[in-house]
Amino acid sequence: MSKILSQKIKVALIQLACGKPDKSANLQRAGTLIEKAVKDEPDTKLVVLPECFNAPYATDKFRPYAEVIEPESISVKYLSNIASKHKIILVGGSIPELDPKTDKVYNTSVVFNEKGEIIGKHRKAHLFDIDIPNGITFKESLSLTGGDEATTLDTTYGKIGVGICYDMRFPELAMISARKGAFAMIYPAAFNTVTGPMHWKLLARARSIDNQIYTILVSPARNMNSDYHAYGHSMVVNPRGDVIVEAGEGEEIVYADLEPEAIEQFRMGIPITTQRRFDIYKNVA
Ligand SMILES: NC(=O)CC(=O)C(=O)O
Repeated sequence: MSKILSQKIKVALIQLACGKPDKSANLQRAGTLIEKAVKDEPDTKLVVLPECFNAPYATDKFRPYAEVIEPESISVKYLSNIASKHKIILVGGSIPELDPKTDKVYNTSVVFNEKGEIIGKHRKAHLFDIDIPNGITFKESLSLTGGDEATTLDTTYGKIGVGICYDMRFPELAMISARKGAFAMIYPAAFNTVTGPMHWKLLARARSIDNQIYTILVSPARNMNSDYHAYGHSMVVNPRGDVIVEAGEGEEIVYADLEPEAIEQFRMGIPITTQRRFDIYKNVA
């Protein structure tokens, strides 16, 4: 059986104090913490940033901060240079993306290989439109368009699935990536102090248990002076559903080792990935 994760790798989760009005300050801070991560843990192979890390997370800010995803755009160039300098796979959180052909704005994660090349991008497919009385109201669809695809990407060590934040509430995306052979589902995300305590950890554990893969969530650090209070608690859940690392609420880098054996052994013990009954599920519209 070929391994879905070819070797043990270390991942660094950058729980960044971001979302400042100054885009270049957000980029610089991301760069500083990525440098720190690879200096402190030189065997780091995969680095993940949070959702909307280069801009404030607010519906009236997505369009003014949006940029076209192309090699020369400011955030893409910055992240590409860091990925190639440190020879890391970099899941570049997410940034507001302007599609020049349609003039639509997306919430998009750009992923780079060790040469700084873009290996793919994911446009947040499920927009965060919620209204919890006495809790939180947010409507991304006021200024964003949802992407149309599930995203599974090839890396040096195997496949990864990428979703963004609210996407994790929809198990289908993770299952599609897992069925294509992904060893991890990675979600740059920004839950908040209302929905985070309710569902953040449960959803991460559920996506891992559903698919017997690693689930990686990376949040911005909490800032009670901003309008949106990110939850924090970036985490990695293993294929058995255990949280193997969890950040607090402030700016922090946490690391985890992802191990092929953890996937293989757990799948052997409880072999749901080979026991599925697609003959029963196939007729659902
Ligand atoms: N911010 C999001 O996209 C999602 C979120 O906070 C939630 O689902 O809760």
